[in-house]
Amino acid sequence: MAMVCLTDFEEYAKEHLSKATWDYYAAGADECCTRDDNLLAYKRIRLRPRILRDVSVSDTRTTVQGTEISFPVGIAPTAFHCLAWHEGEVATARATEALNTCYITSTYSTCSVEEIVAAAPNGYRWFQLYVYRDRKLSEQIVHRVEALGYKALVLTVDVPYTGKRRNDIRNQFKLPPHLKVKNFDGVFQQETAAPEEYGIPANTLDPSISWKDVYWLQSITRLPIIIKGILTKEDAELAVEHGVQGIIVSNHGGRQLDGGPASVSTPPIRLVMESHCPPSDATSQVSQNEGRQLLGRTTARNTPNRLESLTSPDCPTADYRIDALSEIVDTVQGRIEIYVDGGIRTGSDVLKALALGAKCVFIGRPAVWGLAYKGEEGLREVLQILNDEFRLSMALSGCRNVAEINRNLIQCSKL
Ligand SMILES: Cc1cc2nc3c(=O)[nH]c(=O)nc-3n(C[C@H](O)[C@H](O)[C@H](O)COP(=O)(O)O)c2cc1C
Ligand SMILES: CCCCCCC(=O)C(=O)O
Repeated sequence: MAMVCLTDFEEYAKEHLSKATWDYYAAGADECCTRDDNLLAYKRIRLRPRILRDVSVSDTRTTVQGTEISFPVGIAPTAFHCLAWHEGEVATARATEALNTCYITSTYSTCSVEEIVAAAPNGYRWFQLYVYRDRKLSEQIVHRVEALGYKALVLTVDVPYTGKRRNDIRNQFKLPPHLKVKNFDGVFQQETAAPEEYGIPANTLDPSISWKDVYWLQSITRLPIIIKGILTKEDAELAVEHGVQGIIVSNHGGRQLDGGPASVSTPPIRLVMESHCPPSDATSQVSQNEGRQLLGRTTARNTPNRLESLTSPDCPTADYRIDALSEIVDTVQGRIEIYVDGGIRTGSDVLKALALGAKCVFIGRPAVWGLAYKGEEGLREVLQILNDEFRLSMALSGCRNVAEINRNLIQCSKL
């Protein structure tokens, strides 16, 4: 079967994984509004391609935290890769090493960090960390990954409690007995009397974590700290003030707070009829007006209609590009690097995220679909397809390298 796009891998995974595993990977919280909006959000964005710019050579390389990677797509931390493929995270590590990109290993990996590093010694990796009630446990794993050559810590902050994922509850999903959270082998497993989530004692994560834990983390490590799960400018500003080195704008693939924003999205807009214009004219009036505003050329034109943003009053209604990512990029103003995950499925999604100001994007579910297809080889294919699509989208929009990607490429369209 020829795999042409990431959706082909999704279909394969759905067909071949057990229902409980598929449901776990696919899950969103509650009614999955945010999960689904992550994808729709990219589809709403339209690009403004430039032409006649000699795109015979295009360079997809970029840097993250000062290290060069071959293209701006890394692997977001996802748990339990052995459910998708028997070699689990070892296969993930080999594929990302081969494609020279960044792999964020989940705390809940089913191979140990030592196995992962041994399998792909030259790979570029960050480690995703949850803060445990028992800080010693967190401290030990931080020192382990530091010694193993992990290059950054990704502190996930959107899971004080696990989101309510309905199918996981219906399926009573838990890690099968032959698989373990290998990094904590014998630690989590000892506490079997505690109530469990996914076969892991549910009370291990600390819901009381706060900004002071960022200082605590800084006191035990010299690695750069990247906060994953920020969605507002207020928290982005706090992150900068607390001296972290990066932010991943993320809603955890829509698995936590349902109803939170898509990580990249256009705010809902409504048409406000201000005077005599007949309703049949409304749509075209709106799109003309919208186009003008996006191009930054809005003047006091005597238009009978206007668009009203339904976002909070401090989000300027005149700029329809405001979304979680842009809000944060605008606030941070280049002081630290901003990354994004959630809903990236094509190379043009990558281009859109970069145009909105992300330095790099990360993919979650598509990575496990690739593993489910053919392990290391399957994930290499997923990454290669995204790389090829991104290169093509760059060329078709007139960008020869990532430095040429900017907000002028973005136009918004209504649903
Ligand atoms: C099956 C699954 C497991 C995940 N496990 C983790 C995890 O262990 N740690 C974490 O920080 N995020 C975890 N996430 C969230 C991802 O890092 C990422 O935010 C999300 O998957 C991005 O959306 P996408 O799947 O649409 O690409 C998980 C997501 C999925 C789908
Ligand atoms: C007990 C918490 C398990 C979390 C598993 C990994 C994760 O973040 C997910 O979204 O799933």
